[in-house]
Amino acid sequence: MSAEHAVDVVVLGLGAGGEYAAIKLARAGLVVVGVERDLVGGECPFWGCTPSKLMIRGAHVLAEARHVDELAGRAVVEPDLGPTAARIREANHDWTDDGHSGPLREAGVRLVRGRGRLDGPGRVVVETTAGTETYVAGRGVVLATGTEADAPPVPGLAGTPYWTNREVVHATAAPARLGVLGGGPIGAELAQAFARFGSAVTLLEAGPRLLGPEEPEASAAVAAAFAREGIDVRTGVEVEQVDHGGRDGGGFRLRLAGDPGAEVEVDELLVATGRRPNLRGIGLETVGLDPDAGRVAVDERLRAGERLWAVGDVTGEGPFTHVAKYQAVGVVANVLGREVRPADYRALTRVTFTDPEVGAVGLTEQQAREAGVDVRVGLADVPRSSRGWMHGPGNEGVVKVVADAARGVLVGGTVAAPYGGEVMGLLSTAVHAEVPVEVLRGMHFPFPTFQRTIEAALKALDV
Ligand SMILES: Cc1cc2nc3c(=O)[nH]c(=O)nc-3n(C[C@H](O)[C@H](O)[C@H](O)COP(=O)(O)OP(=O)(O)OC[C@H]3O[C@@H](n4cnc5c(N)ncnc54)[C@H](O)[C@@H]3O)c2cc1C
Ligand SMILES: NC(=O)c1ccc[n+]([C@@H]2O[C@H](COP(=O)([O-])OP(=O)(O)OC[C@H]3O[C@@H](n4cnc5c(N)ncnc54)[C@H](O)[C@@H]3O)[C@@H](O)[C@H]2O)c1
Repeated sequence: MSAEHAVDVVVLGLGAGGEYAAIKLARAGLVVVGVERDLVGGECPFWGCTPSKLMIRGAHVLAEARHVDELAGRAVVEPDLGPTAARIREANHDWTDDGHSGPLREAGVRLVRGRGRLDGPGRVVVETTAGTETYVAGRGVVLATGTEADAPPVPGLAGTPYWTNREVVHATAAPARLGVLGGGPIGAELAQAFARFGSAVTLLEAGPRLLGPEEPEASAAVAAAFAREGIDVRTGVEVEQVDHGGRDGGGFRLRLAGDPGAEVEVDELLVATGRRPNLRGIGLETVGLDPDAGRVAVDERLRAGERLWAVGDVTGEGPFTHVAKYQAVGVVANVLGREVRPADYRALTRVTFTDPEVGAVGLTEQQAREAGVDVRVGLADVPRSSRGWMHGPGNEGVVKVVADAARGVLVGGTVAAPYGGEVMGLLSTAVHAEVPVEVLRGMHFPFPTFQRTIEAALKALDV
């Protein structure tokens, strides 16, 4: 049996949520052990948000340069992923985590590298290269093990060298032909980025539209931009077989269901069909939780059980870095017994960094109807606004606000527009603070900003 170490808190998984919680708890004077099997910092800085947004930044510059001929003279655009690949490598120090593990240790966290699992309330067993270590946490365990890419069971796919978000961020050149399986945030963001870097992109989505959970009007605006940029988007498709000709033998062949089934040939294939939580084999059953539940349910104090808290993607409350950090703030306060507002997801924000950017807060129209809200919606097209017209090419977009007529407040809103994620901030405040629609309508909306499309959507609202 391994020796047992008594500590105050064990943080299992050091991604966006766990890293923050471990540092803050250690700085507050607690004895904290942080357990990480891979890179401290997790998915976001190394294989997620940061590299994808660096690609999108380069791609955006290319798209703007391509408008020069229409708007401002002549420009010859020769895309090269090289400088962006170098920025990604620089940002994450060649996929090493000193920039994260250093501050963690400085804060006083004891970093244990290995695979951890729960072993009853407050107990964590870690398999390290030096053997098995057991930690007994007096205050409790913070579970923050995140998610990993989940590939669908398409015949043939498993044996091929397809990319997930882990491989795509290492690309140093855009493939001539890229296939993208899945039209959620990862698939849509990276499909457009690679298309702008010169790849001929075919995106295959099983559902009826891109960005399925978002407002259909926003999906339509993104689809229009993708069509204009030459991205081949096919929705409602089922891939029934994938073959790969070997590295020298000419890429992937995807057979689509149908009569006769179409075939798509590409050089690289990015699979972005969703993620599965890292909950397998981590001992949930030892703390009375269902190991097959697919998420760890938490209450408004982020409590998941006896001496157990959970934060981040594993909670299923919103698979975003800002949600993991929001929850980590709550966990720190709760572990330390400090006053903190209960976790509140009414005004949850999310941004898909396509162009147009899709910024959204709170409920969509469909979610509001399902929740029994007395729904009214207001819509306004970005190209018909002054700023949208002035913007010219690349002005696809729409603003949609969702109101609860009974209370006279917004319960959701979406801005699909250039800088949509930033413009949406105004709606985020409105939903979060439940500002009456009448008060919003009386605001000053500066001319000629994209914000004025929000004013137009509010005017269109029958509240
Ligand atoms: C391509 C991509 C782009 C994204 N873009 C955005 C974006 O723009 N904005 C946004 O808000 N979100 C974005 N996300 C989502 C964001 O990355 C996640 O929501 C966030 O990383 C969740 O943080 P977390 O702490 O829950 O988990 P993670 O970051 O997944 O960290 C969990 C950690 O736990 C470790 N771990 C797992 N099991 C064990 C174990 N048994 N023992 C020890 N360690 C373990 C893992 O190695 C990992 O380091 C993106 C994700 C991807 C994949
Ligand atoms: N900007 C951001 O905040 C950002 C960016 C990227 C990812 N993320 C988060 O990371 C998570 C993972 O993103 P994701 O895009 O991989 O997952 P997702 O679950 O959001 O989307 C997956 C898409 O793949 C489709 N799909 C599933 N099986 C398929 C199949 N066999 N063939 C074709 N299509 C199929 C689904 O219908 C869905 O549209 C999301 O929850 C997302 O919110 C956030």
